[in-house]
Amino acid sequence: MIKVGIIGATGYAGGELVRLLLGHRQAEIKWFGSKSYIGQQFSHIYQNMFQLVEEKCLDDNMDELAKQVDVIFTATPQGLCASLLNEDILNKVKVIDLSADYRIKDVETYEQWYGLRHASPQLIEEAVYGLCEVNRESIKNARLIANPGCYPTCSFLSVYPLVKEGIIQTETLIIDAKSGTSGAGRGAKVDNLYCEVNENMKAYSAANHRHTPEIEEQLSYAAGKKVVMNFTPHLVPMNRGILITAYASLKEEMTYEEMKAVYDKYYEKEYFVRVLEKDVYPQTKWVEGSNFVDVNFKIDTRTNRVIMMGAMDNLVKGAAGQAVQNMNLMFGLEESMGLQLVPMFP
Ligand SMILES: NC(=O)C1=CN([C@@H]2O[C@H](COP(=O)(O)OP(=O)(O)OC[C@H]3O[C@@H](n4cnc5c(N)ncnc54)[C@H](OP(=O)(O)O)[C@@H]3O)[C@@H](O)[C@H]2O)C=CC1
Ligand SMILES: CC(=O)N[C@@H](CCC(=O)OP(=O)(O)O)C(=O)O
Repeated sequence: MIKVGIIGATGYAGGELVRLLLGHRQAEIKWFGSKSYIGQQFSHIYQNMFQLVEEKCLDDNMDELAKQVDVIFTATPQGLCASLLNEDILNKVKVIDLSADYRIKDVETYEQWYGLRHASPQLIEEAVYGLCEVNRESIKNARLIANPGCYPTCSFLSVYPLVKEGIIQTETLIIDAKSGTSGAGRGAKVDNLYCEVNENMKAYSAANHRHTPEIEEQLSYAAGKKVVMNFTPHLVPMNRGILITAYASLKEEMTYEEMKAVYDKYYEKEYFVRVLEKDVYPQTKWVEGSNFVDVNFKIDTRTNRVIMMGAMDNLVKGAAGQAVQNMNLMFGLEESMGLQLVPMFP
């Protein structure tokens, strides 16, 4: 049994980790970390866990936690994991950080986009970007995982095959993204009040969303050259789900069959990435509650552009599910253990 500690178990991403790990036959949660609910019973905060979780919430004492568990998940605000983590802890325990603290290799870029001073920049280099479909082998041996962001996971996987194969002109790439409100976390914010979100849709953080450098960095590795693109997220009145629609010009004309073969080359063997059939476009409902990312594309011969699409549950493949997928790889388990979740519908 893998002993697990979660710092930030009372947030949306942490709560989803609890849900998934309770159904994982090789994992046992030993520490339910919180800031505001220390000493309170976890199931009093999330009553859906009534009679499923008896434990009380604990603090974020990583030194103590490292003595008691095999792996720590941090599902906490930006900067917290970096401020708690050090070499001694990493010598005792594996860490999977769901925040952005170790995702961006260039510390100045992180500090500029996040407006934070990085408290443990010496650990950034060793952190492995936990996108399992791309970095599977490095994840297996990692001590520290930077679990990818929700928008970056869906954006990247939707466009990756065409970027990697040099099929699109990356300087023309535009990624339009839409997210449900759970992406913003459980903390009270006016922007996320019912009356602000319900029956409403809006773009936000155009040209300056903090996921831009993360997506660009990963696409640059794939392209083998610097990628700069536009990324515009939107908030939509749903609880869960991310939908990506991306546009780019093709370098050369291509048929549907040729492009499908490229997507299949990368994803045919990937259980969690489903390339949909011709003219079937991804929908958030078709992946809700699951670790799947559904992708597809449409060639617009009139404009010589391709439209790339993806749908994913932000709390599962975009956060907790991907984190568990990483844990499975790090501990030599079947990659899909505890993650064979059938999407819920309607
Ligand atoms: N929501 C999403 O879809 C995704 C989130 N993430 C990332 O996961 C992380 C958590 O996000 P999310 O769950 O949405 O956020 P929430 O605001 O819902 O949860 C934050 C969690 O962190 C805890 N926390 C806050 N400050 C401290 C502290 N000083 N010490 C210990 N615990 C603390 C909170 O405890 P308490 O409840 O007691 O206040 C809570 O459990 C973020 O880094 C986010 O970027 C990544 C991908 C997707
Ligand atoms: C809808 C919404 O507000 N989404 C959040 C992103 C989700 C998130 O938690 O960020 P990470 O994936 O980097 O951890 C935002 O735009 O800031």
